[in-house]
This record gives sequence, structure tokens and C-alpha cells, in this order.
Amino acid sequence: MTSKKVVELFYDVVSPYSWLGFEIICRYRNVWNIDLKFRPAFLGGIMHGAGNKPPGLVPNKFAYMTKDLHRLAKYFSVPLHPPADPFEVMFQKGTLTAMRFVTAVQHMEKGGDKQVEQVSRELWRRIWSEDKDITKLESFSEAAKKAGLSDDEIEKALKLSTSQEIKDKLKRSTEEALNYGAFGFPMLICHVDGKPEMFFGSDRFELMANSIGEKWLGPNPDSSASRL
Ligand SMILES: N[C@@H](CCC(=O)N[C@@H](CS)C(=O)NCC(=O)O)C(=O)O
Repeated sequence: MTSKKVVELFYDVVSPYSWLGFEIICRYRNVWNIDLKFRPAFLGGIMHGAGNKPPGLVPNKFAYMTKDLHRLAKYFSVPLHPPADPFEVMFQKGTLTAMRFVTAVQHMEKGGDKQVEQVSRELWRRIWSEDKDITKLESFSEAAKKAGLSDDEIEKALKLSTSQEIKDKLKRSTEEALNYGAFGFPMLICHVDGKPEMFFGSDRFELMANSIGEKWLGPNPDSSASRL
């Protein structure tokens, strides 16, 4: 039996703060004694289910977030550059089909996590760094190719992503997140002594480290690790 503490990261690639949280927890995966589980879910369903609304819809919050993300991108060394029209990207186009694609990739990996990690990162990079589409099939193919999937794997994942099985799987993850108390992303669930502890945000790692008996060593715990 492993002594590693299970940490689940619930995220949606629509969320720039989730990208920051994702990169940080990936950097700490081999620094802390944790077993990291990626939990792709749908933030639109979380907002609806929790009776919340996206912070970007409040004008002053939107202005603050724009500055905050700029500072955080630098601090965390993540190449985050908001798209020209964040409203179109987040609220008109949305990420339901993208998150179904991510769910399909994870489903095909059967317990592995390399492909789901890389595909998620490439999708974030497209919208939150390069201002590229992530709603069309060719966009998923491009992201998956960059992530290292073969043409055969990409074709299978695209087909699988429209199946009822995958739609239900994404719905279940979203419901599970709501059951843990989610109202936004990123959400991290640390299983400590058989009890789930929930943390919201990419700015809660110091506190999270304390509750799992680890140390927060800043945004770049292993400065020799490769950067994005
Ligand atoms: N302070 C958090 C903010 C995270 C955040 O604003 N996440 C958005 C999605 S990008 C969200 O779901 N917000 C819900 C809320 O603030 O109620 C951080 O630094 O990560």
C-alpha cells in the first residue's frame, strides 16, 4: 500500500486560474509525497449547480482579474496571455466539447495520466496563450498532435468524445466536484486521514501544503525542471 496522499485536481481549460494551479501542482507532483489525480470537469455545470456566476461578469472583478492574471503569469512562469475577446472565448464558445475531448483522452489512457496532462496543457495554451480556437475538431486534433498522440489515437478520441459514455463521465465528474462543495475552479481535494479537504484557487498551495504535512517552496520548487 502506498503512503502517498491522494490529491485530486478538478479543472476546466476555460479557467486561466486552473491553468496556473495545474502547472504548480504538476511541478510539485514529485516534490511532495502525493498521488495526483487529474479530474477534468465542466465549470459551466459547477456555476449552474452551485448557483454561482463567473467572476468575469462583474466589471470591477474583470478589471482586477486581468491585472492579477498578468502578475500571476509572471510569478508562476506560465505563458498566460488573455485572448483578444475573453467573453467570446469563455461565454459564447465555451469549453463543453473541449472538456469532453479531454475526458475521452483520459478514458482511453486507462489509468495513465501523461496524455491527459499534455492535451489539457495544449488546450490551455491555445486559448490562454495563443488566442486560438478550441471548439473545432481540427483544433482538438492539432492540440492532441502537439501533445504527442498518434493519428489513430486522435481519431479514436474524437469519436469517443461525442459518445454518451463520455458525456455521462464528464457530467459525473462535475457532479462529484459539486458534492465536494465546488463553486469554481481550480478545486483541489486532498485526502487526509481518509477525509477530503477542499481548497479553491491557485493561491492556496501554502495552506494546502500545511494540511498535507508538506512544505511550500514557492512557484518553482525544482528550478532545474523544464519551464513552459
Ligand atoms: N483566487 C483564485 C481565483 C480563482 C478564480 O477566480 N477562478 C474562477 C474560474 S477562472 C472561478 O471559478 N471563480 C469562482 C468564484 O470566484 O466564485 C486564484 O487565485 O486561483
